[in-house]
Amino acid sequence: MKQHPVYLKMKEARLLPLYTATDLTYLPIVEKILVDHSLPLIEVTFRSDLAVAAIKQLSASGDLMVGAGTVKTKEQAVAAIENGAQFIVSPAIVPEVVLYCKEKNIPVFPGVATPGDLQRALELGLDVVKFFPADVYGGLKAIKALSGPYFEMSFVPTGGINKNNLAEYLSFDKILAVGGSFILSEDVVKEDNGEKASLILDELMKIK
Ligand SMILES: O=C(O)C(=O)C[C@H](O)[C@H](O)COP(=O)(O)O
Repeated sequence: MKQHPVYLKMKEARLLPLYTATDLTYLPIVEKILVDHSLPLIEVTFRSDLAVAAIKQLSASGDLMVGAGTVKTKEQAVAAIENGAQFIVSPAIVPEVVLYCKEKNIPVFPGVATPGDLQRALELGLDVVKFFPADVYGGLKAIKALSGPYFEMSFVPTGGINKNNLAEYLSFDKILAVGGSFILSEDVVKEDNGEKASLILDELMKIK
């Protein structure tokens, strides 16, 4: 996995915007903001009925690397990949999702929080996992402790990451990128057609 283009792009970007679409009309603004900030990747969550349509729309130009998040079933993974998703993120280890993605050579980042989870991830042949919910499960301190025995793993923490703690997370070399809704959200884009969202990203790009 660590040579896969998705991994390399995440390593370069260091920020993984997590986006839930309830209105597709904002997607061109979202795409423009990301491209303008040289942050050409996004995780679209299955937290709304528009996830597949949003993945398809955001993938169309080829300018963004689009992934699917909150993937809890193989059916969701199949629909996401068929519509352009290049990586899959789950809140937990869902074996049928992991096995399907591996078969398709699509990077998959299941959520882990404990040594037991990491052991299962290792046995499934994974070397990059999401750490979720990062703040509740001990934050950077927990990731450092888990990295002792699970030294082969890289982590993408999400859940409670924000502009004040992201630099601390990113300072640890086992952290590939941090993810979260704080990077770009529909609620903020809606406020003024993306101006505020763009300013938030200006600031985050300086911190990371
Ligand atoms: O939906 C998923 O698949 C998840 O894994 C959960 C998200 O990563 C976190 O809920 C993001 O948390 P916030 O950035 O604090 O909003």
